[in-house]
Amino acid sequence: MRELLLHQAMHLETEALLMFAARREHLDKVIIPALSAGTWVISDRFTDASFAYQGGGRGLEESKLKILEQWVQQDLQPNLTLLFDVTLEVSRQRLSGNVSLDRFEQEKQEFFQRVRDAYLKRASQFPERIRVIDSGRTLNEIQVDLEDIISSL
Ligand SMILES: Nc1ncnc2c1ncn2[C@@H]1O[C@H](COP(=O)(O)OP(=O)(O)OP(=O)(O)O)[C@@H](O)[C@H]1O
Ligand SMILES: Cc1cn([C@H]2C[C@H](O)[C@@H](COP(=O)(O)O)O2)c(=O)[nH]c1=O
Repeated sequence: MRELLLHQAMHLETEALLMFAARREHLDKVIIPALSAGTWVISDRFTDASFAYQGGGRGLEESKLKILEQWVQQDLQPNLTLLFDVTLEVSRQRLSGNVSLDRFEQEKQEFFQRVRDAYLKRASQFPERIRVIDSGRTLNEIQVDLEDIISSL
């Protein structure tokens, strides 16, 4: 599924459905069993990414994403989401070392501007859950912020 999503052109609704199908499986096989066992779960990207990429980036209606979110995870939400935010210029510089770019990474700058805007909109809609980290700074500066946020959990 990951191979398809990263390399195969497809309808935007197919892309969203596959993202949520993968998420459903991941919830069933990994996340819910871990939470039930009392384990903390740390995930690199979750449903906010679908609102940002499939919603903001590709233009899929938010109402459809909300239906999929409710179907796949009901009211289960992360306790804390860290949004590592950089400008498009910084992200372009940092990506420039990558030799092979996937279907998303090859998108135009306007796509990434819409993705970033959609992420920031999510952060303003859910300020208690989503903390925006200014990630244009050094790793040490970011680490200090993270220690602060995580220790207050
Ligand atoms: N604060 C920073 N200062 C300088 N370089 C950084 C910083 N943070 C990350 N980088 C570099 O930027 C590049 C991209 O970082 P990384 O792969 O962590 O991004 P990512 O957000 O996880 O990417 P993805 O979109 O694949 O999830 C890497 O080469 C990394 O070393
Ligand atoms: C979860 C998720 C991801 N994407 C996009 C964003 C990335 O460019 C690729 C690969 O994701 P990874 O977390 O770096 O492995 O997929 C997306 O468009 N929608 C999503 O929900």
